Amino acid sequence: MLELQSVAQRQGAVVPKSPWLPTGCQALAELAGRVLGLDVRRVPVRAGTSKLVGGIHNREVLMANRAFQAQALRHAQGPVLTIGGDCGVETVPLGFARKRFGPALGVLWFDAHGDLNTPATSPSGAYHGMALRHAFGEGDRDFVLDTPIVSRRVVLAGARALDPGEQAMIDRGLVHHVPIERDYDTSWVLDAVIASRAPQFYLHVDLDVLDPSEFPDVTCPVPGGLLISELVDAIRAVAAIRPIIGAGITECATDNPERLKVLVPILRAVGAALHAHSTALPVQPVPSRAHPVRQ
Ligand SMILES: NC(=[NH2+])NCCC[C@H](N)C(=O)O
Repeated sequence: MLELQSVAQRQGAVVPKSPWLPTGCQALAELAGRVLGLDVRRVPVRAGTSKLVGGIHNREVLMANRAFQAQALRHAQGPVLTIGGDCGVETVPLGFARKRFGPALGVLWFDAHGDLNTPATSPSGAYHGMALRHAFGEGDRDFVLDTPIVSRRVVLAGARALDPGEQAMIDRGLVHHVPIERDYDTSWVLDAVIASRAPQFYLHVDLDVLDPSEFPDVTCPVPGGLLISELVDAIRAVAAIRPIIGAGITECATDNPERLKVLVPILRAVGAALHAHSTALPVQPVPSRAHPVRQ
């Protein structure tokens, strides 16, 4: 059974719009609950801030939030849709998915940013810009996954604001980066998904992958993004060939219902992908090799 968890964390983002993330998270989670017919499980998060330690702002608060997330995920029976909050909420669910599905697990990361910094390369000390890198087991030892994601299984889609340290890792082949092509069609992302040879995927949608002309209400908007219809088409196309076993939607910085309404097609597409998985597979964990690859 698909489960919806909200993680209203803002301390992984340190920009003027960060204070909007908690209410944006709750509003988006409630909308997702209505659209998908699910109850929202509100994962507790700490409210305040804490010092910059070891190159990470609010490190102590983020550690506490990670423990709350781990506790909530331990009880989940099937796929989980995590609604953030900042992108920092993704490392823990990625770890659960990686443990359950094994080293072949793929990750499809839709984001204007790479989230590939370590505390040493981050220009800001904001953990949301480090969330994916820590899933590779690199960075702060209290945040890294002990069972890391395998690098050639990761597709980064739509990134267009990369820091020098992130670009260096992409150039070294840490992830398969597919930039946005203007004469868009879904083969854009499908080719990379197929090339990764991953039998199933965790799907990450940072809403800043969208063009600000369609959805500007994110903490770090970047021009030149995807149209909502393009993102929806890409999600559907991937879900048609590979099971989506878990997902996260992050960085929503508005609780205005009129502005959130445009995201309904994305919620439907992500929900449909996860529902298809939760009904196609048994509830109990099974070894990754036993999962069918839908071609
Ligand atoms: N998921 C995000 N919004 N990431 C923003 C990261 C911005 C910048 N690359 C940093 O590390 O500070």
